[in-house]
Amino acid sequence: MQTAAQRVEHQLTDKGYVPVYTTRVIEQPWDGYSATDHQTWSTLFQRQRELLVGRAAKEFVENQERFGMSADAIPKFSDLNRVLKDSTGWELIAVEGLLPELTFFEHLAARRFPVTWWIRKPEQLDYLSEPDLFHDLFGHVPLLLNPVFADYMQAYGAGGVKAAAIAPEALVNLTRLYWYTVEFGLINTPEGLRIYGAGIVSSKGESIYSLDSAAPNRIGFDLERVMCTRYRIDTYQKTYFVIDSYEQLMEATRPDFTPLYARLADQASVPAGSVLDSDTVFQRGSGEGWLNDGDV
Ligand SMILES: C[C@H](O)[C@H](O)[C@H]1CNc2nc(N)[nH]c(=O)c2N1
Ligand SMILES: N[C@@H](Cc1ccccc1)C(=O)O
Ligand SMILES: [Fe+2]
Repeated sequence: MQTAAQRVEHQLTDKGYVPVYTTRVIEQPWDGYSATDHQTWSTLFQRQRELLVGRAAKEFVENQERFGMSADAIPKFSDLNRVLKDSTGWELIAVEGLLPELTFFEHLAARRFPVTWWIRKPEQLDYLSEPDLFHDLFGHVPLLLNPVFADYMQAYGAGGVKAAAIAPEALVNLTRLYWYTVEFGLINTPEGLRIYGAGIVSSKGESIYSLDSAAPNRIGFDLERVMCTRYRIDTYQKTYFVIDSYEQLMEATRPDFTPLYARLADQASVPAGSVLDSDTVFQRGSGEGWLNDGDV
């Protein structure tokens, strides 16, 4: 198995040599996984499955089972792809790690989901700063079997290609949408508040914190507010946005964002503090859509 040092390539920029991941699509080197790699998958899979009972949206366990994912071994992308092909038509592709944004968007727009092929080391069970195979497969892939969510992901990719051609600020706004939905989203269900964000379901600590802690805000999904809310990459979120259904998410994001990007870029037309820290109470509106911790 390759080491982190071999995985990255370096590029000379005005900041000196900086690491960049290769954008190549590769074959998942399944035979190269060590016993330790499979054990890491197994440990994380069992731990999260136990923790997520009554916490994750029901699609997670249901769809992991449809995929035949289990604690036994790291799944083969080719097996998962057979299931995807017959349902929503998505395809998993193996990559080394984070892709340049535009490349990532182009894959999503073509219903291809990039999955990091390598898994974290045993000493990184609780935290690592970049996506690995466990995060991508356990966290993202189950919802690709949900037809509405699958369409949302594709629309997001197409929206990303469009935003990239508009302005860097448009891209920042759109990236926040991904962060607060696909990565850190919560959903109201008849059984109660549940997690659907991949960044949460793949994290032991945040699976508990996002639902059980009184500390974070849990706010009804509001597209404009999401686009104005900065996020944390180094700690648990201070704010989670709650959707009522994947259909709601799809409908709210269906309109052309071009006028919205223009309005948000026009500082004069938005209230002071329009770029919100995630713990800032939003001033617009009447507080409708707020969820108090007591409601959860
Ligand atoms: C859209 C998202 O905010 C982020 O910019 C992209 C960049 N490239 C990526 N590349 C991979 N492989 N996986 C990802 O989740 C992302 N996220
Ligand atoms: N409607 C968005 C595209 C999009 C859909 C879904 C999620 C994100 C973006 C646009 O016009 O840009
Ligand atoms: Fe992710």
